Amino acid sequence: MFSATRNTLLRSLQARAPLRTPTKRMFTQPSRILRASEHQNKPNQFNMGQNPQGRGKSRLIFGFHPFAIIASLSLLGSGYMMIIKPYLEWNEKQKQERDEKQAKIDGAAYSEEEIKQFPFDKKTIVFVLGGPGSGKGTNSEKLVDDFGFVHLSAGDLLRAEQKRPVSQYGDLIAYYIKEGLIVPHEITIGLLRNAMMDHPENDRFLIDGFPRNLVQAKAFEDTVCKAKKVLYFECPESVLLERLLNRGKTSGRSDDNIESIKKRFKTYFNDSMPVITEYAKDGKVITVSCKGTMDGVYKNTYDQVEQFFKSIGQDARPKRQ
Ligand SMILES: Nc1ncnc2c1ncn2[C@@H]1O[C@H](COP(=O)(O)OP(=O)(O)O)[C@@H](O)[C@H]1O
Ligand SMILES: O=c1ccn([C@@H]2O[C@H](COP(=O)(O)OP(=O)(O)O)[C@@H](O)[C@H]2O)c(=O)[nH]1
Repeated sequence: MFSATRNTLLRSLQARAPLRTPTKRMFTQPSRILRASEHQNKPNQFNMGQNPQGRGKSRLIFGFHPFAIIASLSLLGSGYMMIIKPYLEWNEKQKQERDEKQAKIDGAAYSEEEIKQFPFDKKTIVFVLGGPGSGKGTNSEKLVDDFGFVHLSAGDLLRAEQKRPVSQYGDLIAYYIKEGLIVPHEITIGLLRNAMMDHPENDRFLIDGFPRNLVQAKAFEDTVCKAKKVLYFECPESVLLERLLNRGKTSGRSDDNIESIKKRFKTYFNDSMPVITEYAKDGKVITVSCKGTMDGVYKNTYDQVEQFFKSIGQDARPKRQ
């Protein structure tokens, strides 16, 4: 739909373009331009300052006469009110419309009605938690292929939003990520909800790296739905540090450096661990050790997830959706 609109726009712009380019006539009629400049040398109400015959008068008006100053100021004021202010308002409105259109193009906006109608409760949501660098992303990607999940990484969604040129949250997200802090949950939950709604045909979602504190966990339950399970990658700090520094050599991420990593660890131990403890009380946590080869860790992950689907009476490996 958008490409059809864009083509129509392009066609109409191309049809108008010749009007804007200078015509041959403009370049071949110097006599007209000459006459206009001759005219400028004659004294008139606009060029008194440049004309020797008008100099004395000009000093009187613009140098000393208080009424002239008041009149000029009120002219300027009314000029602002009548021309510049409406122009600025119009320009701002155009910008807002462009932003809204861009948000829709990016699939970032659903109406309240569409959100209300979406069957979040019918979806199987598994949160994937664990320290930074514990293997959440690596194993989630593999689970997508084997179990037909949609993988939604909260960190990736935030980084994508940060880069979106018209996003109002770009600078804020960049700051929170670099400082290892947790971005206000309204933003992250909005992105996750939109991303789920972008896949209405899919029933299984892995939400990776979220929730990172108890407030986020409750807000998601209240405004979206409850997760069925939590897949937790248990990993000692020394292993996390080694893997993150290694990933930092190629990831290009603003937070895979020692200063940010220390801050992320602090946030993880203070704010994120209590979420895992809380879900464990409800018997929702599947724990997988991050130690071992990639294949070894995934084998354990696979077995546990298969077991979970069997326990809720679902076909573990549905045909690819
Ligand atoms: N079992 C493993 N052994 C060694 N390196 C691993 C293992 N699992 C993941 N990694 C590597 O560790 C780094 C962090 O993994 P990643 O999946 O990005 O973690 P997270 O998503 O939890 O931050 C990546 O460079 C990844 O290739
Ligand atoms: O729900 C979330 C998920 C991520 N982040 C931010 O994104 C960063 C990177 O998260 P990601 O899950 O991509 O990476 P990890 O730290 O697990 O390697 C975190 O440190 C937070 O600053 C956040 O604020 N809220």
